[in-house]
Amino acid sequence: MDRIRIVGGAPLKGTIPISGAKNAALPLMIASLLTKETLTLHGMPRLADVTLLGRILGNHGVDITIAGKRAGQSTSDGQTFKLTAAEIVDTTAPYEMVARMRASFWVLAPILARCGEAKVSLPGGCAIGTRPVDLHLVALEALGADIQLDGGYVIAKAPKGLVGNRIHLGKVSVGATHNALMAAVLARGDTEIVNAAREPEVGDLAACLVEMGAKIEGIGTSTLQIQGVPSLHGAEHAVLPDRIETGTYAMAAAITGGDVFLKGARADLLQEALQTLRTTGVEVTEEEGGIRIARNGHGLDAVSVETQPFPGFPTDLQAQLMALMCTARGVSEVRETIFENRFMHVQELARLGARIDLKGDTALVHGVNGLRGAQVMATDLRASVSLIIAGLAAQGETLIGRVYHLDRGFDRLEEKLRKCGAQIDRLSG
Ligand SMILES: CC(=O)N[C@H]1[C@@H](OP(=O)(O)OP(=O)(O)OC[C@H]2O[C@@H](n3ccc(=O)[nH]c3=O)[C@H](O)[C@@H]2O)O[C@H](CO)[C@@H](O)[C@@H]1O
Ligand SMILES: C=C(OP(=O)(O)O)C(=O)O
Repeated sequence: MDRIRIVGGAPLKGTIPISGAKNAALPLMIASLLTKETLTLHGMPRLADVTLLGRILGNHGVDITIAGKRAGQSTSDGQTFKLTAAEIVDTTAPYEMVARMRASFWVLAPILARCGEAKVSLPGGCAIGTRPVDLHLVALEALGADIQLDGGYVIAKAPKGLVGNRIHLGKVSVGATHNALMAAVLARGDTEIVNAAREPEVGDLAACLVEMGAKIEGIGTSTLQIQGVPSLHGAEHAVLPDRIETGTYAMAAAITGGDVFLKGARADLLQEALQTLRTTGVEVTEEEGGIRIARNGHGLDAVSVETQPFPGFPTDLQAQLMALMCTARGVSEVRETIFENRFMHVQELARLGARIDLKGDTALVHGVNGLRGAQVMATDLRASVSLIIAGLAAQGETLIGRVYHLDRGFDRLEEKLRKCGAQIDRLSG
């Protein structure tokens, strides 16, 4: 199994291109199931999750071609995918595939909407909590689907088609909003989704659906109004830049006392996280075409943060912020309100010399003077990258195991960091 080796201490300096967002790219790929015509997606990130979802969609009959690099393009421009679901040949998404990736569960709504039936295994994904799917099912039932659970599969049927209705989501859920939206666009009549997730990736999916002919009002708000249409058509759409990758490299630049330009990053997608960084004493400047992060000689101050749905501080940046706070002056309080088991990085950061006390959903991070390299293990996607951040600042060598978690969500991570002066490489085997 591959490991990553970092020799810490070098301040990151240079430019890091921000890739297309994993959490937008995945639902956008799934949206291709809603039409017979071709959906073209630009700026697709090179990620293991994208490859795996491509295989899953292939099983359902989606034909995917990936355009080669055009003259003048570099690898940082992302890839162009053309997805065509002329015919859905299989309405079942098997356990072996869906258990490996949370987002693959979202094929449920489009297959049901287009074929009148779907059988999808209960999902897997990062082990960060129990992650039920009750809200997804309530949403589809509200649109008239008959839902049964059997042998670990959700079996959904709507032989006469889905019918628009009011869907009230009891809790803010990104995935349930994706599923509800993809079902509603092809339902007969009007649907209102109340308490919809406002995450930018939901907005990106909605914008793409509109480009495909869907009628959606209220994009970016917590109430989405959808007027169902009989069919959707092909479209061309560019994936949103990854706000979690942006925040991650911002924290990496900050912990090393570096100066980095995050090219293509959009500050409006992560204002709360950028404000938190400013509170710690990091210089954050919105510039033409990206964001500059610098910490030239200034120490880091402790902060208190609580994760919240967008526009609050994202749970997907909680582990990275905790890594940054390990060397801040004072005690930081980090409260996780979205997932009940998203503190797996705490014991690994401790191996690097961090002092963190866990009390229920809150971690108290007591800043230390410095971290020291050690052997650590990645446990989930964002926890893994928090160890990279800590390793970049730690004295000596850090060896990170189980890096396949990182490959799910970070496009060419070592290359991007190495170009900014980090000593980082991958040890195979
Ligand atoms: C691929 C993708 O985009 N993943 C993101 C997505 O995950 P995902 O869509 O799985 O997360 P949700 O927004 O659905 O989860 C939010 C909370 O709602 C709960 N819940 C969710 C559904 C449900 O039916 N019942 C229920 O109780 C969850 O357990 C969790 O406590 O949003 C999360 C919250 O921003 C991010 O951390 C993940 O990176
Ligand atoms: C939790 C994440 O992914 P998933 O929902 O696919 O497990 C994530 O992207 O941080």
